[in-house]
Amino acid sequence: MMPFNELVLASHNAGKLKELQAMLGDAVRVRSVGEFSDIEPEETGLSFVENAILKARNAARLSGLPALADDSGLAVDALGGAPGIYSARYADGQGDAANNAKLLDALREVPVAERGAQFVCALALVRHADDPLPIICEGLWPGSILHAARGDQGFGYDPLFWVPERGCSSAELPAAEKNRISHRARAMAILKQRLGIA
Ligand SMILES: O=c1nc[nH]c2c1ncn2[C@H]1C[C@H](O)[C@@H](COP(=O)(O)OP(=O)(O)OP(=O)(O)O)O1
Ligand SMILES: [Mg+2]
Repeated sequence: MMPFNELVLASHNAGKLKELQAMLGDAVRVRSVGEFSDIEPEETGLSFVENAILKARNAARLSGLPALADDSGLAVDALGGAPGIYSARYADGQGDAANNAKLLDALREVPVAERGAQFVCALALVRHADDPLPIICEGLWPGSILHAARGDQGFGYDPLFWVPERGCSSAELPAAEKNRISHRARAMAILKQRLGIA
C-alpha cells in the first residue's frame, strides 16, 4: 500500500514530469513543485543522489507534501562520464539544443565503437522536508551516442542516444516504450516495489 495519497514531483522539467506521471499512473495523486514556486533550487551536490535529495527536500518544504525528485543525466565513456551531473548545464544553461550541439562537437573525432554512454537516474523520495531516511532508487540505461540527431519524441539528449535493444534513438521510441525501458523506468520500478505498489 502507498503510504500517502498525494505526492509532489520536485521537477521543473516538463518532459521529465510527463514521464514520471505516466509511470506513477493512478497510484497516487500527483502535484508539481511548479504549483508552489518557479524558483529552481541550486543543484550543489556532487552526485545524482545528493542532488535528488536536495530537490526533494526543497519541494517538500515548499508544499508540505511528500516529495519525489529525479536527478538524471548522461554519462559518456569517452568523456570520462561527463556531462554527468552537469548534463542540464553542459552548455551553460542554454538549453537542450545547445547541450546536444556541444556533445556532438565533443565527440566529433570519436569512432562508433568508442561512443558508449549511459543515462543515469536517481530518484529520491522524502516523506517530509527533514526526512532522515529518504528512499533512494537508481536506474541505468546503456547505449551510445549517435553522430546526428534522430527522432522528435522525448526531451533532452534523447535524439542523440542510440538504444541498442530497439535499434533506434531514444527520441524515436513511442513514449510508452521509453517509459518501460529507460533509466527512469528502471529506477521507478524499484521505487514502486519499495512502496508496495508494483
Ligand atoms: O530521459 C532522458 N532523456 C533525455 N535526456 C535526459 C533524460 N533524463 C535526463 N536527461 C538529461 C536532461 C538534462 O540535461 C539532464 C537532467 O538534469 P536534471 O537536473 O536532472 O533535470 P532538469 O534540470 O532538467 O529538471 P529538474 O532538475 O527540475 O528535475 O539530463
Ligand atoms: Mg536540474
